[in-house]
Amino acid sequence: MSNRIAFLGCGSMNEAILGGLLKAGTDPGDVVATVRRAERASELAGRYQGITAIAGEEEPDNNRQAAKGSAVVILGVKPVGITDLAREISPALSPDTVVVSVAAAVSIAQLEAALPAGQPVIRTMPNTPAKLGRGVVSVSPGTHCTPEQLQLVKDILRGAGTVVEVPEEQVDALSAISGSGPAYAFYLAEAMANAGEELGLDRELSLLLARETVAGAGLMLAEPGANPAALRKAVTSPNGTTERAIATFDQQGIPAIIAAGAKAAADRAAEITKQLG
Ligand SMILES: NC(=O)C1=CN([C@@H]2O[C@H](COP(=O)(O)OP(=O)(O)OC[C@H]3O[C@@H](n4cnc5c(N)ncnc54)[C@H](OP(=O)(O)O)[C@@H]3O)[C@@H](O)[C@H]2O)C=CC1
Ligand SMILES: O=C(O)[C@@H]1CCC=N1
Repeated sequence: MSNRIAFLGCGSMNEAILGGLLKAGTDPGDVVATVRRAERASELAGRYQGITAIAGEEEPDNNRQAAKGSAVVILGVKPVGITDLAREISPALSPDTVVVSVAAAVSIAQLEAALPAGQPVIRTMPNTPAKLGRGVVSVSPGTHCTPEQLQLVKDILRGAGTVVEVPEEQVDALSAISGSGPAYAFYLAEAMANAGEELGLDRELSLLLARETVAGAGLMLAEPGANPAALRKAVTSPNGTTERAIATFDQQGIPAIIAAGAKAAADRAAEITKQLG
């Protein structure tokens, strides 16, 4: 079996994983990516020298070509297209090719039903900081995935960040925290930039302050043993300014609002799973 990894559907998420793996030392010659548009394929080939990127509008057989002979294929299209893609590549898969899906809401059972009987499957839930090797990626093995195949994929995905193994029943909850979570952090940065403007700062300065502050705080959280509550307390002088801000957030129900948002994300995943049948 080759070392080849095929990224089938290489948009925001699969590109982030691809970027993280290359940064961690994966040989670009072992990477093939497929997309629909030729323009997107050229963009990827230009950005990641040495990979192969194949556009469906130029080579309609691109997904099967990429899947053939790959040790691992990572399905990265939208949830609604995942099982069609799985069926499309089925004739090109060897029995020990591990099929990894990054899709929200597509169950292992749905994936396995679309693939040849006995095909090893791993359902994952990554997030976009994978691009910097700072993502979180969950793995949940399917029925036919051996411990060695799971280990192989975990070793590969470690290039994208922290790998956690979870039972499939927990994926929707995990996705509501780490899968969608980068968007929540960016949303906070957007809100902070707007708040600075309302306080009279000019737009550019306020955006710079918000970006660097959220990024700097993120780096502190990334230190071993970091505790968010302790880090917050270290900024909050008794009877000072931060204390007033946090009290206002609490009074306005921000923690409950965040919990409600996360629950809505998890509920939406369950809803999509049902819709996909
Ligand atoms: N974005 C995120 O933060 C996260 C996303 N996910 C999951 O990742 C998956 C992809 O999402 P995302 O990356 O945001 O979506 P994007 O729309 O950014 O990427 C989808 C990519 O798939 C390509 N594509 C579509 N159909 C085909 C096909 N039949 N054959 C080959 N390529 C195809 C598109 O090509 P083209 O560009 O040419 O149109 C595009 O590059 C989803 O299932 C989502 O649930 C999971 C965790 C986080
Ligand atoms: O928004 C979505 O559906 C995907 C899954 C998690 C992050 N993005």
